[in-house]
Amino acid sequence: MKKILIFGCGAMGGAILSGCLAKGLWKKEEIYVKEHSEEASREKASRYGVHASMDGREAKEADLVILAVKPNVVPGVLQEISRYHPSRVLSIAAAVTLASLEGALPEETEVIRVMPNTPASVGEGMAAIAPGKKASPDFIREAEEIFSALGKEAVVTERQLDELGALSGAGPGYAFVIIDALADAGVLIGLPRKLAIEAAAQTLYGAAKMVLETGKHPAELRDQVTSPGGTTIAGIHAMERDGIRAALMDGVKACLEKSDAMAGK
Ligand SMILES: NC(=O)C1=CN([C@@H]2O[C@H](COP(=O)(O)OP(=O)(O)OC[C@H]3O[C@@H](n4cnc5c(N)ncnc54)[C@H](OP(=O)(O)O)[C@@H]3O)[C@@H](O)[C@H]2O)C=CC1
Ligand SMILES: O=C(O)[C@@H]1CCC=N1
Repeated sequence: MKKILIFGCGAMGGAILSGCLAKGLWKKEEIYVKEHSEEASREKASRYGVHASMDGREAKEADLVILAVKPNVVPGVLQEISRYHPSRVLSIAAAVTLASLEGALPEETEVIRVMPNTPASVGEGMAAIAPGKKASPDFIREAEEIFSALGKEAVVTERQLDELGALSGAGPGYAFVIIDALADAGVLIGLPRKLAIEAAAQTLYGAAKMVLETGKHPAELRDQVTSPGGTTIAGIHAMERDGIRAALMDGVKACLEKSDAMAGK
């Protein structure tokens, strides 16, 4: 039987855990969760029906240790687990570099960084995987197996992982703002809130599915909606005038700049 120890079972750690359990990739009895206190570990363990780790000692025999705590908590956790010489560590912490993870862990520990996103909890995640210097092909395969079960994944360079962090890692945040704003627009023009939210979400979901399934450029698909002199182009014109593209580009760039600053770059 495998043994997997997860440090931090919050928004993202919980999304990975629930996604892997739902897909049948992991069995509940294989999983240990460790939070900042024994009480919190017990509470999270009972919420997901898995084991609670009291002091992280499972890191010694665990096949995999997942770090899903906030970036500022990572150094303390690395110190906690180093003494157990974990064989494989997978960190999802933003802006915590492979060099700093490898530098704080024993020589023989294999390390991989992953930048997932919360839609992993519903099997529609996007994850970037950047292997460390000592990550074996088998560990990379294992990471790909986990994150392909939770949506899409790509093995990339560490720089691309940071860049994807600003696009797809933080992306659900942008998408929820857009859905909320579209729903507000619906309410503004007279629709009931519930119907407006459903219509906004389903429309973005359907449009995203068309991009992925047809392989067509989004501009070509947009052209299919914009009749000459029609209503959609009038809407797009107003949005372009208000800087919708520049706002999204500035947002992604600001996110990467923040991540670089956090990493001391
Ligand atoms: N949320 C997201 O969309 C994404 C997050 N990430 C990365 O995932 C990591 C976790 O983020 P997120 O899930 O949002 O954060 P959360 O705060 O939701 O989850 C972190 C969890 O870790 C717990 N915790 C705090 N201190 C310790 C400790 N010393 N040992 C063990 N557990 C501890 C927290 O408990 P408590 O709340 O009680 O402090 C909480 O349950 C971050 O590094 C982030 O960069 C990456 C991609 C996407
Ligand atoms: O906001 C954050 O720092 C994390 C990283 C990517 C998504 N959430």
